[in-house]
Amino acid sequence: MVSAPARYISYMSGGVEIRRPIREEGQEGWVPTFEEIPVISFKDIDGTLQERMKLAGVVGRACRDVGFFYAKDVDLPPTLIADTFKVIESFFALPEEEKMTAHWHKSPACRGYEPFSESRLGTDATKDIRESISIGDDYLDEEQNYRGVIPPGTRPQNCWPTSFPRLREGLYEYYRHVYPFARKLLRIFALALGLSEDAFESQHKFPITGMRALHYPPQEPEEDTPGLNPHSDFSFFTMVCQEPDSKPALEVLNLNGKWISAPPIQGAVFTCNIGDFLEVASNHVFTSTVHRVYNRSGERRWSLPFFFSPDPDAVIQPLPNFIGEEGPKFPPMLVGQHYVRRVLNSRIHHPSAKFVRKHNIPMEKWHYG
Ligand SMILES: O=C(O)CCC(=O)C(=O)O
Ligand SMILES: [Fe+2]
Repeated sequence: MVSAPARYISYMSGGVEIRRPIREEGQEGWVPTFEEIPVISFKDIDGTLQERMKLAGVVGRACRDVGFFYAKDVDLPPTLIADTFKVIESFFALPEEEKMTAHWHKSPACRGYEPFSESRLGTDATKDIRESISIGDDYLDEEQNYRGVIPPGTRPQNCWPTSFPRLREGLYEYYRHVYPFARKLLRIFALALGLSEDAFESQHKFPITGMRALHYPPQEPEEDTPGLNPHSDFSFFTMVCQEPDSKPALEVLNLNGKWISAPPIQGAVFTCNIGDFLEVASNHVFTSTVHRVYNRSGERRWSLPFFFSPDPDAVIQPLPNFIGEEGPKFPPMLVGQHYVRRVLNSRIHHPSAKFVRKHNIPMEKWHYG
């Protein structure tokens, strides 16, 4: 037996720093774990209950063993992805002052354009090497008010560039097709956990959604700072669309502390992963797996994660079905509050973050919206 590992990987999860040992095969504590990301066909997502149960079985295995899977055979218009990335690339190619018209400090929810070096998701003082523009649930955007109901107290959240309407059109075209798929996936996750198909519906009436278009310029191979620091997602689940022709950059941490590459795969439109809220609801039956981005390909990279989280006022806690003798592994979480903590703690220069610091407002009093 080789001696205990000397190296560790650290990352943020649920607002706390986690350290994980890196173990080589043969070392004490080494466990069998995944070495690749499963690829799953979703051709039967609208099939019979029997077909959906079968699909859920495959999805469940991936969520238990890996926390990540590729979704292929997703029914989307043929040019949707190419058109969406054309718009995203054109947005990031705009002069800085035009992008800054959508600056994220203007949005109470930290939505909008985040220039290079203004955010950090990790544990150290280094800056992430990327720029991004985020939008999310905002029922005041007419494109999202498809139910004709605006939840009481809703304030505008999104922040659009003033001189590039194509971004809004393009992202909403994407949202219009991807949101319904996310809702179907929510039902598959319920089946995969042996619950009734609608088990999660009541906590996702007005889900917190987020789309973040990301641009990672190439980084030097010897550059230590990742494009996106190791993290788990504070979502129920996430569907990342990696630009189809882009080079490998996304990496997923396995149980032995080894980074497994998750490159874009032909025909698999989404790289999906479980987020913290679903990990909690399943009492860690499903794993919210840590991942990071290192763009050492020498080429620019664009990606578009779609985050799907429960209603801000939902309380997520381990469901009775999954509480064994060990009891619940997590305390209950008020979704909006957890979400705001994760967002503001990693965006210390946002006016809302400065405000709560200046006025010493305790985290218990921070709220979503
Ligand atoms: O860019 C990617 O492929 C992943 C992005 C991601 O993990 C995130 O934004 O949470
Ligand atoms: Fe992520």
